[in-house]
Amino acid sequence: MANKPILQVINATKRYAGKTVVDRLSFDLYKGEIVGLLGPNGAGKTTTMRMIVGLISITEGDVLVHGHSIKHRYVQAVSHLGGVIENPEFYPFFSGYENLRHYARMYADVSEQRIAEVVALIGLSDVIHKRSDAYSLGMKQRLGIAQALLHKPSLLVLDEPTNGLDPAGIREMRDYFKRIARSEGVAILVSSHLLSEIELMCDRVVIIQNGKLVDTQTVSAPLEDNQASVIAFEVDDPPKARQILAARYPEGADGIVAGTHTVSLPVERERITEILALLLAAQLRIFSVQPVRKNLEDRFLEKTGGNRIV
Ligand SMILES: Nc1ncnc2c1ncn2[C@@H]1O[C@H](COP(=O)(O)OP(=O)(O)OP(=O)(O)O)[C@@H](O)[C@H]1O
Repeated sequence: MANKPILQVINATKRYAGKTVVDRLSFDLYKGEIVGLLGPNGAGKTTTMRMIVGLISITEGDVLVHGHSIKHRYVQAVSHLGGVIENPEFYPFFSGYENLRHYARMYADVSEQRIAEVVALIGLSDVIHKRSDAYSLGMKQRLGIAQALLHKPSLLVLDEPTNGLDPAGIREMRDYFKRIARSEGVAILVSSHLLSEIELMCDRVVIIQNGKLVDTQTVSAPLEDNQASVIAFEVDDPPKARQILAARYPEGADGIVAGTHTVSLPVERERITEILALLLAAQLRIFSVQPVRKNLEDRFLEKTGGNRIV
């Protein structure tokens, strides 16, 4: 991406009493991107987020928000970010609106119109004048995000925002993130232990373990393995297709798998045409050819050596 990153984490390191919990961690976020911060329990996700939003000091390295160092230009850096790190707390006897109004006083220029804008954006218009202690967990999470968006930050940092939500609530939250990223151009960093959610919600994922970066990758991009990718050929007779391919490639026969609708095998791109020709010559009908993407969980377990997230 050619534009300047909104967030730059540069060799960020956090030590507590000599114990390194975040270790020279570096990654960037760009405008409108939703990036997942993924890692097993104790990997250092919350500590990383706390450093990014300026809640704790950085032992070594730095974090730049909109080019401002959180260490040296704290006020400027913080003015460009919004975060929900712990469960958001509200005045229970105030309505959602009154809570937002109260919080808005912290800033010089949050208009009534801006409050209405964030309320609509996060889908709270119908309940905004109800007392906040009557809100569901999902509504409270959304009110927290609305609050974090009031001053039009360029970066939103959310620690486990889908925690405790039911599947419908999680799906809703995901749609709101996409709306926020699209309509406000905000870069969103979100941590979660729900791998499948990160996969659906994020454009990219930063995987950490023991405070170190183990991988960063685009969720939608095909895997960049050095080995051949696994390609699935959808055919009318997978067992027959398997037989033909195994006869032609006996050395790789073990890797050729016949499913209900497909035959799949690891194959280099240049050889796909050759396989198609073989299948066609055997009078098989071919309906589609697709790379088999490993899901994020497979990739995560591969990268972290089998540590499950929860
Ligand atoms: N204030 C602190 N003092 C000492 N150690 C700490 C402190 N805060 C965090 N740690 C340690 O740092 C490591 C990373 O913790 P952190 O909460 O950042 O991980 P996490 O990836 O968010 O984990 P989880 O998914 O369990 O919330 C843990 O070993 C934790 O015990």
